[in-house]
Amino acid sequence: MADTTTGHARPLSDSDSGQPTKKQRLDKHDTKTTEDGAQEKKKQPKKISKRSKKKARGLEPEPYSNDDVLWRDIVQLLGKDAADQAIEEGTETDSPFEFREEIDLDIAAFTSSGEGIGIAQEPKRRWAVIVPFSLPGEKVRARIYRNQRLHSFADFVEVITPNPELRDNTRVQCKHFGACAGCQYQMLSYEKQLDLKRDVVVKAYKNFSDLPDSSMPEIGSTIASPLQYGYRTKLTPHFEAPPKKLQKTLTPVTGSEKPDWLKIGFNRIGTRNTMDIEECPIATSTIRDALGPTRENIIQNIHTYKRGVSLLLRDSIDTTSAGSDPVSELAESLEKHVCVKDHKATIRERVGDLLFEYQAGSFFQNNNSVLIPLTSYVRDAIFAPTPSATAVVSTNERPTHLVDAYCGSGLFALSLAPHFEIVAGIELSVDSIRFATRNAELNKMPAGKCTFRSGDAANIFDSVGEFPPERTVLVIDPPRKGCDERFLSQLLAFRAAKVVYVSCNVHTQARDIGAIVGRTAGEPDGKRYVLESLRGFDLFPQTAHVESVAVLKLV
Ligand SMILES: C[S@@+](CC[C@H](N)C(=O)[O-])C[C@H]1O[C@@H](n2cnc3c(N)ncnc32)[C@H](O)[C@@H]1O
Repeated sequence: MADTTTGHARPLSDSDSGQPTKKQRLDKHDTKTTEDGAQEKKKQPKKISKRSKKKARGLEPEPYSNDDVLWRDIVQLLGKDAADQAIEEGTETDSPFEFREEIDLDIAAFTSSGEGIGIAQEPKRRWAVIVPFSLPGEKVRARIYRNQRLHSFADFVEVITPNPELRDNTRVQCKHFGACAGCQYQMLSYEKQLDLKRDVVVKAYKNFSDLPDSSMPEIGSTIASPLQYGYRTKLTPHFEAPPKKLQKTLTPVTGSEKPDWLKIGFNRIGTRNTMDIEECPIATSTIRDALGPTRENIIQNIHTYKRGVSLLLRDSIDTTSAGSDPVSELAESLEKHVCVKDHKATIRERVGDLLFEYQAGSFFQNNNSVLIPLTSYVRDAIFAPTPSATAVVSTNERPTHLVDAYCGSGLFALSLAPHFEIVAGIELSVDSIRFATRNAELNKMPAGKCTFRSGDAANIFDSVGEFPPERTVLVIDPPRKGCDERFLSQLLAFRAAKVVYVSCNVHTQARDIGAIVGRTAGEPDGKRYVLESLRGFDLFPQTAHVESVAVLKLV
């Protein structure tokens, strides 16, 4: 796909020089560079008609979607009264800004996805503007590129007044930072990144759980990733096929000179355009070393591609170098790492004393360095003494049965298995279940102790009828959309003693936890789930993403 050279966020070092007139600025952004280098007139966005404004008024963001999360941030900043008034008057889509207009903006806060957000200096109405790579306390120049309901999105142009307490651009380790959509926080200290992630967890539960403050535990500080760079075990850069009009005439590229139209990398911030990425310092050294040769190979063979491709680069222990006993310390010291690109190949990863194998194209957590802190945290949350107890949980209360719903290739089931008598896992992916079963053998789990079945998570409750609920722990780690009603109602009927909910989307987690706590409040046996603890986990340093672990106890 051709990269537009106009208008989207640029590296922080690339500040504007001179002050073009508004006319010049608009002219500049009205053109885009085509594949053959010609300048072409760009379409102006359609003006929102009165009819679509009416429609837009009824158009609420999809609940718990990214748009919904952002909408709550906007309403919080503008004030509910101001938002309600604009909706009432029908002015919520009347942006004060033109497409590509440049404005100076004071940044007031962070959004939940890590951009700066400020209120435009507009006498007529309160209007929010969202600018990536800008920080609260800063004045920045920004260029509007999209107008939406009570807010606009703008490209970051430059910092006019920095916030030196937060910003230190010497921390930035990637030359693509400020343009690539991958990272948001490289200019911040790691402590600040962790604080921000805690704020996201707090806000998510406020906005989406419906739980009163009295039901909320103290939310601890976000647990850090041992590695803050060089941690990502998987990258998926993509590229487009040669443009149709060039396909017939393309000849093999000599050397490694890349045609201008070819971009191999990730999306440019705020767009669906691919930008060329030559380095990614958050990836492991194995993947970083493989990126250059992978790119060269594509460049030289690009004439053979008829379609765009999403590449896979995955860090794996080289199974040909591992010793015969895969779990011995000696084997670990002999391990070499390789970058695997075939989706069907088997990846091998070590988590403490355990080895996990899985298919390269299927799910596995992408930051190996944090997996011992994460699985240990879940273990400790399960076996923590109750607040009233003076000693550890007594033997006759100790959980004996573990259910791992959405188990993937068995990360939680097998890490926790030594502490339980029986373990059952369920997962939609047949391939992942095949590997979970194999991983139980690989790690010499006693025969029959761990069973895994493929299917919808809700089906697990059919096969654990023999598990005593009062001695059972349920670990849930669903995809971003969270749990569905069928799963939740069976969870509520089963009534496991503890539920540990690990989530890659704290907003849907907040909704589900709110539902579980709320719906057990009036149970006839008087028992209900309480939210015992809640804490963010940083699996993706330098980005705004946070995972979270919520622990429910039936009391
Ligand atoms: C966030 S991953 C967690 C996997 C595993 N717990 C781990 O940490 O490696 C979510 C998993 O849920 C699986 N999944 C998605 N929808 C499901 C469903 N309805 N029932 C069971 N598993 C599902 C996905 O295939 C994926 O492996």
